[in-house]
Amino acid sequence: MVISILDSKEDVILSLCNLIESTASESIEKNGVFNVAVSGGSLVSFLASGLPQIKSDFRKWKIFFCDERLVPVDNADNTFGQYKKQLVDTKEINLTEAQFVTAKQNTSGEEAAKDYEDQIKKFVPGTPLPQFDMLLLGMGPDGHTCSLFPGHTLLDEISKLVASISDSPKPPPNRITLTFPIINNARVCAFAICGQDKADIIKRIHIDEEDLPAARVKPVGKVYWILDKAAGKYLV
Ligand SMILES: O=C(O)[C@H](O)[C@@H](O)[C@H](O)[C@H](O)COP(=O)(O)O
Repeated sequence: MVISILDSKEDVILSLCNLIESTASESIEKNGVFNVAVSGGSLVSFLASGLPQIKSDFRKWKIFFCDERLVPVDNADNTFGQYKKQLVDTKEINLTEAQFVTAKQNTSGEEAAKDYEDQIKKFVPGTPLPQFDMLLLGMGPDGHTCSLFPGHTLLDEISKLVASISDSPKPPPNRITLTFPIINNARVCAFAICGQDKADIIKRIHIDEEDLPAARVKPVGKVYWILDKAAGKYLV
């Protein structure tokens, strides 16, 4: 585990995107592709501002979602819709919609989760489980990550790689999410966390060692916590 506490949000974005650049470069050199899964929330704007500054063959990226809200793509709550608006449509980097693996629309949560798991198994190599090159994660003030919330039964899901949730405490309620077996099979996991409102939960995880969902991200590879000093104030 590597924890970095940086002066500003801009420094967090720079550090995160430098890590993405190096991880993508290794993956593309080794396998010809970079299989990365992204989260929603503030990460979307972090990547929208940081990715145009890095050097990468974006055509070799295949982008999945750590979780996705089951609402129409044109709904502001849809994570793919936000990446399309902030990262694809701006044409600042050479990325197309087709490079995103999106959640099935107009179906049940269970069916969307099953379909997404099938897509991951189709595109992401690895035995016995698909292995993502990188997961880009956020964390809520309650310690959730992806759509894995404190106290939820999904925290103990071990057979499904993608599960549906219909009672997300963070709206909207209906989502699909990666589960810990596939999260913790990743080569690299990176959290980018900024702001005073995350300081308490960071302390609860890294000092008090509470068993919160984000604390359970312990991949076979490396995990990076990239914080600004507001979020990391209790760690310095
Ligand atoms: O789609 C989502 O809601 C995200 O995947 C979620 O897990 C997010 O990463 C956290 O809620 C942190 O969001 P913020 O960074 O916006 O606080």
